[in-house]
Amino acid sequence: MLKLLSSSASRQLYSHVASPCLRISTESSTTLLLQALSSITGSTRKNPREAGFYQKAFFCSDSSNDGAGEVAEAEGKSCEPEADNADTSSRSAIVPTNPRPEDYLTVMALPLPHRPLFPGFYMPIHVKDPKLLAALQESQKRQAPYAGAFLLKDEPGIDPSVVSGSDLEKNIYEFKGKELFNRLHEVGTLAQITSIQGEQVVLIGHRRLRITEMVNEDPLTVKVDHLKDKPYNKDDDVIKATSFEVIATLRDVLKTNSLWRDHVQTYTQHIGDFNFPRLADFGAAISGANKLQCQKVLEELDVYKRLQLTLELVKKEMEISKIQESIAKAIEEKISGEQRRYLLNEQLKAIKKELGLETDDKTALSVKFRERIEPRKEKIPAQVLQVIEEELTKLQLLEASSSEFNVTRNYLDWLTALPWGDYSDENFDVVRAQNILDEDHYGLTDVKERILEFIAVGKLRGISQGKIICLSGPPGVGKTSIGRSIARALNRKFFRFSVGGLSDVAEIKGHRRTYIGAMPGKMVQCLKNVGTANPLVLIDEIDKLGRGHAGDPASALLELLDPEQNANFLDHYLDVPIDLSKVLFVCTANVIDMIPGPLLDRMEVVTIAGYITDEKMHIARDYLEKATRESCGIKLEQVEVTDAALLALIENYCREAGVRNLQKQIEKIYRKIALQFVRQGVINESPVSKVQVGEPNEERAEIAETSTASVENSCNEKNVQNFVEADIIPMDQPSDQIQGATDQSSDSKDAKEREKIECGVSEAVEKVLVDTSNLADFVGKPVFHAERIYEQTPVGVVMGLAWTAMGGSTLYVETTSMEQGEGKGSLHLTGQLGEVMKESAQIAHTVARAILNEKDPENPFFGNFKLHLHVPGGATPKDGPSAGCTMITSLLSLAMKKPVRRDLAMTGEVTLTGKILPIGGVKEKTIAARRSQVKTIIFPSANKRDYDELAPNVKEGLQVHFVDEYSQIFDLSFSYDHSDN
Ligand SMILES: Nc1ncnc2c1ncn2[C@@H]1O[C@H](COP(=O)(O)OP(=O)(O)OP(=O)(O)O)[C@@H](O)[C@H]1O
Repeated sequence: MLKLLSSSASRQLYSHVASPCLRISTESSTTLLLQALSSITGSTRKNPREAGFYQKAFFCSDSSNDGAGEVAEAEGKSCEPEADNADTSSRSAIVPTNPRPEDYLTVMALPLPHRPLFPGFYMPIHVKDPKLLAALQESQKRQAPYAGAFLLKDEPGIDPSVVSGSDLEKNIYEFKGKELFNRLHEVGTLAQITSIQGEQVVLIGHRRLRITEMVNEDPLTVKVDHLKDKPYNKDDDVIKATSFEVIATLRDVLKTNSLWRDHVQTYTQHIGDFNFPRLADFGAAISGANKLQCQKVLEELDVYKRLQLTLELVKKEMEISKIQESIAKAIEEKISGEQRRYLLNEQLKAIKKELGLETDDKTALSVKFRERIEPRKEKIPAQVLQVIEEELTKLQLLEASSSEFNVTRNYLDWLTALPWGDYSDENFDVVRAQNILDEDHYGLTDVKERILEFIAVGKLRGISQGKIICLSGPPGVGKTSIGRSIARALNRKFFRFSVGGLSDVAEIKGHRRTYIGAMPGKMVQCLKNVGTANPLVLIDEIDKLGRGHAGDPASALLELLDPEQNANFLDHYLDVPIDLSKVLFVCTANVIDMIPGPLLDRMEVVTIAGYITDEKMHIARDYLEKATRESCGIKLEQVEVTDAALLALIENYCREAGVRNLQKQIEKIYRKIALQFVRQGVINESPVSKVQVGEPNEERAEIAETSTASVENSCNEKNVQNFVEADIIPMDQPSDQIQGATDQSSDSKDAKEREKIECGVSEAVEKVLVDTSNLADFVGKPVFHAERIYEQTPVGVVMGLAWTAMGGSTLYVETTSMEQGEGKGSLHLTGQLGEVMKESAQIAHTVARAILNEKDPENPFFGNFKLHLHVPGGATPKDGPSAGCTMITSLLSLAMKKPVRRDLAMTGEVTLTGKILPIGGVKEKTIAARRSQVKTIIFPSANKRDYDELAPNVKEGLQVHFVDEYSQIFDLSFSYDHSDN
């Protein structure tokens, strides 16, 4: 067969080459078509037909009817059935040993699930039926490798679009015999079996067939007719035009669809020339049309109609291709947008750099850091300078996007931002300092004195350093604010940080640079913040320093504060020594006992005990009220808080040692007044504003007078004075003077008035008087329950004095008997007493028994009575030995059924032998006693010195007794004139 094919092919080839006329005759429409498509695919073959003939002979076989038609066409003949016959007859001169394709009139029927097979196209199919597969192999062996390929009809009632391709393939071999026969489309293709590998059978379409009848059921074998295209005139303009339109459309689609380009390439290489029918088949086969549309093209034997059908399909393809292109373009644009941006940015950077407008990141940073250190290069320690230089070099070598680069940049940022050797000029003017301290704080003489001493030493030495001042005292006594004043007095920058609850050493000493997000410690942050190397640093709440889980913060603070060590303070992050010796540290604490020993040891403690009522009055009047008034935008003339009201506020609302609560209450009063003014302003606004703007002066004065009078009337009832701003219309000025006054200042005041009216605040406002009668309207009912719960202490009750972190306070010791019986004497304790206080109560019981024995031997009270001793304020834990003398007195009072002296309070630890030992917090206790209207206080003799040091105003009006033995207390408590009590 091959031999025959070759000879036939070569014969045809040579005939073409040899005969020039024949070559001229190749200028047919077929050649034009081929050239058009070849130009689309970019084929470089000069004469594709030459190669095409070899391949045509090989692939499509010279026995093809279509092939014959092509040859006929190529030779300029009309494609008539006769031509086919002529060709057949010409070939019949060679006697074939194997049957030619047109001889196959009975073929095995292969069902195609997806698409029909077009002549000239390959199609691999999977044959799952073993019997059919065996029959195909057998026919291949018998050198008769042909079968009929027919498209399978859709199952009636089932939407083909919802059946998946694999399902279709699976079902296809379930049909057998008649059933399969009925499901096949009548028109199919004679297919050459080119290879069988496993289940895969590769078919090449040859010519159209039509089934006529079924011959065998399994494998399905059918009789077929070979179909020929209807004769057509190849010079027909309409056919030509249609085919050119098909080609033009294909060309457009091919431009965008690379898959199609491959198809055309393969087709032109392997199948050869195009003619009109082939062009139609080709277009339909490569289009994405559905199987029925393709089958329609296959069934169409009228070439013109077939071309039309194909044109429809490729046009549709064209539309799809356009949509596909736009989708692809949109997605591409989206993706490339980012890239473009990046590219443009890079270009911009490069251009800027080229023009010298901008240096790259690294250079810019280096320049920035160098500029920072340049002015103080001499002041920066050599070691630090060296580190900076090393890091700057490192920065240049690092990749800008690396994490190491960022670490180095941050490090340099900190290192160069510190105020190396920059000091604020310290002021050692003692008088000025005194003025500033007095300006900010009332009283606190000890503290101020200590600070002035410190400044004086600094003046003499030329430098103030080396001391850590610790201000201790209850909350709200001004520890923090005095720290701020000291900074102002010394002209140092102020920085405050609280170490309350601080448990991480890294907060003080910084993190090592190796950690992600590492930061320097508070001290380095402080220096960067204040910008000078000699600030005043206030370390707040040092007594509440946390107990560290990662290192001991107290030790880290020690390194920070200790004048011996802090000249070379090493922060973990900076890793270069920093000189903190010029920093003045001031610490604050509520209870100094809680400060770690080594730290306390380095501090100079200045105690602020709290304020007595008198001091609070001054603070409230001269400082708190003033500050609050300003912060609320109220003028001095607009409000009057009477002394009585202030006193009531202090005594009934704010009895704690500090003044923070007092400040809050004053703020409350002023806020309420501010609201009242604004409301009033809104009400008065319209009439007043009308009068004030643009009215003649006389009229204005008149109206102002009238408004004054009317307000006055209403105010008499409300205990609120009417007030008109003095600079506009003084209240006490006679009406005839008003004219002159207003004339003089009319111009400047007009502007002022307008401004006020614009702000919505009326000129005429009422002066608010805050008195004891209306105090509750501003601050509510007193929330403070008096410490003094007995006007006159009953039998068994004595007032003691205690010290707490909140300041001093009075406390009662109460004793009562529960049960009586021979030898039943015992003591039951309540009131959340600590161990020391419980022991103290036991001691008191013993001492009281001894004293009673001595004073009244017949009295068996302590032996026979079961006693209950209680210290009220049961919710507050109490401890300490200083209530010893109070407990004894309470027990004896009950035993003797005699109340103690009126307005007496006492404090002191007692030994078993009745000796009185000293106690702490004399000032706080004295202040607390005064708050509770105590007249007589008993202190241990050892505390006399402390008491004598107290300011006279604290001691004022108090009768104080200092005792060594309990017997003295006994006399003071019980030997009094009954008429006095
Ligand atoms: N002697 C005083 N003269 C004027 N104002 C004072 C005086 N004592 C305290 N103050 C004011 O009281 C307010 C509270 O003071 P500050 O905050 O300093 O108290 P503190 O002792 O630091 O309290 P804490 O222990 O709770 O921190 C501040 O507004 C302060 O100005």
